[in-house]
Amino acid sequence: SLSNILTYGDLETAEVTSGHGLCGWAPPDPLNRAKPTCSTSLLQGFGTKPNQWFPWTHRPYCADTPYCVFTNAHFHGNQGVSIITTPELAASTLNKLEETFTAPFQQPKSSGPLYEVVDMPGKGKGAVAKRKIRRGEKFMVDYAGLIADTAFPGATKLEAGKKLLDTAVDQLPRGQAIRSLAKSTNTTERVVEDLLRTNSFGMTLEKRNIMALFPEISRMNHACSPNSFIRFSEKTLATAAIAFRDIEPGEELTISYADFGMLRDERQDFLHVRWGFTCTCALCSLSEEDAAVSDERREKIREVRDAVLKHVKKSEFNQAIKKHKIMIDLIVEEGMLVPLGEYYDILARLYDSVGDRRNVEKWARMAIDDLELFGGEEIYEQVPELRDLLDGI
Ligand SMILES: C[S@@+](CC[C@H](N)C(=O)[O-])C[C@H]1O[C@@H](n2cnc3c(N)ncnc32)[C@H](O)[C@@H]1O
Repeated sequence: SLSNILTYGDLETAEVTSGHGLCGWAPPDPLNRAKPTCSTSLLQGFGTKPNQWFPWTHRPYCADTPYCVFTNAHFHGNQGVSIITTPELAASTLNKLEETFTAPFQQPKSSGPLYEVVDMPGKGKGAVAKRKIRRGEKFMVDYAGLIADTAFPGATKLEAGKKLLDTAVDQLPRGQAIRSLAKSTNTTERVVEDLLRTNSFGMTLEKRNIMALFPEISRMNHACSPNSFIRFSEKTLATAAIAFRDIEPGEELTISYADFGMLRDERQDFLHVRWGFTCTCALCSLSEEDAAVSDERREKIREVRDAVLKHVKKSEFNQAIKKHKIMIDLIVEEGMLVPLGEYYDILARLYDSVGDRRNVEKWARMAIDDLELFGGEEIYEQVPELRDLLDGI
């Protein structure tokens, strides 16, 4: 529906919701009946035999907290994944992940990585292009090694939290490689905790907020006007990095850690508090005057976005269309490198609401073309819906 679409991607964050308590590790039922509901006590017990905790390869470990570590060491060609979450949420997530865990592993066909990890003065390490990468090209695919409920650190005592984190990493075949992501300057005992704070990205899984660590993707540094973006797939637990524009050999590959649309001070505060560094990227280094122009434009984008939402709520679609077009122009002017297809998509649906078929066709086609360039249906769920919209004209 329109209200769903009008969340404008990264501008809004999903709410944390609780799971529905399905017992995900019941054996497959040939009659496909609903899976039994597990009582919490049963979930806490987990049994002692491996088949009682299948598809996890280790007995879930909870350190007397409401959170437990769930590890599947065979995930993605024995690279493994550990998930720290509540048993109820793990069970509901399993429906989606069972397929991922049982799918045969296929070695990706590629002529080697398109990038290399090198030292980046002032930023630790970073990834640079080894050859020209074209706009829309997917140059990195990486699978989550460690996933943790964002709520977990605040809801467990420090010692227990540390035990959960250490277990999560130690149970992974590539645990050592993951630990080595921690900065060499890091001498505190809380290596894994710091590792998660400074290397993980916020994602949503089953509508709840998670922190996910991707060993390769984690090497990409931040820029406020980046040349690439990342997309997480809940189905495969993989994150792909895609180029917003053509990238030359030797150029650093960057993504934005901050939400799209933040003003300069907000970005800098966020990067400082959440990630612990002072941003000196090109956009943050603009003169006061130029920075003010950029901030003003970004404020205007927010205003227009709010106006579009208000108009849609009141079913004033013609006004919403007018404002939405202004917003697209401002986004282009500000050089915000978003796949515009997402905005053309909304425009097509707004035109659909007023029955303007010619414009539905125009904008749906433009949306599909743009989204196809940036990964198509694999990345953008709305592509099939857009095709249906076109077919229905
Ligand atoms: C996800 S990691 C990126 C890879 C990291 N540079 C490394 O050596 O593994 C995030 C950390 O990299 C550093 N970093 C990323 N972008 C930066 C930037 N624009 N300026 C300075 N440091 C940055 C910060 O220390 C941050 O906490």
